[in-house]
Amino acid sequence: MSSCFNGGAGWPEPVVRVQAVSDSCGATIPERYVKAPSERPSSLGGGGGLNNIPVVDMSMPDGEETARAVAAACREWGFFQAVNHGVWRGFFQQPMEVKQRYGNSPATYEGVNFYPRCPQPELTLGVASHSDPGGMTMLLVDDHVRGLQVKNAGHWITVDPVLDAFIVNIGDQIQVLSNAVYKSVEHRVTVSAAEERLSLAFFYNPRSDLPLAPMPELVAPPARPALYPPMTFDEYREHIRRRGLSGKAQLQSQQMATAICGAPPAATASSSSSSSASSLAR
Ligand SMILES: O=C(O)CCC(=O)C(=O)O
Ligand SMILES: [Fe+2]
Repeated sequence: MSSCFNGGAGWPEPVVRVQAVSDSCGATIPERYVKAPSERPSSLGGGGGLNNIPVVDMSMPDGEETARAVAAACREWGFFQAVNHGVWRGFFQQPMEVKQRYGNSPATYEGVNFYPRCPQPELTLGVASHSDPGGMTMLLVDDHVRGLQVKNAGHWITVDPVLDAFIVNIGDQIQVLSNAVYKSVEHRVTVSAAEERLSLAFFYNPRSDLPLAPMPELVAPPARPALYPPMTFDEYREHIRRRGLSGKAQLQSQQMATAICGAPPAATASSSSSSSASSLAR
């Protein structure tokens, strides 16, 4: 039975991916993929009237207005959909050596997520709740299959993908750099009995050997103390990796917080119970 699954604690994410549920699995999914009731897709649904993350038009003539919209989205949601971004046009106009440099950059990591149809989507998740550990993620998703859910004010909001948009989200390292002004927000992926889904993720990560800490201009004690100690991305990933290899990756949540800082954060801005930079809060 378990041979229909190859989902494991996939690196680089401290998440469990259920991405190889083949149709041959029959009508039920293996026990180990059945989530606790509180983690199932139906939990915490139906946010107060909100039904999508912000959409930001990157082609607005007033660059300041665009910057304000992006900043507000990063503060309030940690997520936005960028439309009219011109990324491909700009990219393909670059000289070949620039394009190659992008492609070979160690700072980018590309991941393809495939979510097959699942016979019992209400019991499991394609990707368990997590925040992205790196700097920033850009996602390209199938615009007619939903699945990505973002936590906002304690509710799971299902993202309604806009055609040709990039879904952009803040990772833990930008939360650290911004001293938690910008949020690395929990998200997860549901699966469907009717449709398979594909997404392409580009992870933009910082250099892994330089200590990252809140930017000095965003630290002003006592009102705004530095919320995170300096830590390299390598060190940060090591904490996550060690936790993952303990075979409890699916129980990441509070345990991850404990693994990183010794105790669950007493009071963080979000109601997050998952791995995130908030777990580094002093
Ligand atoms: O497939 C998606 O929409 C999101 C995947 C994701 O969260 C990730 O790869 O980190
Ligand atoms: Fe993610």
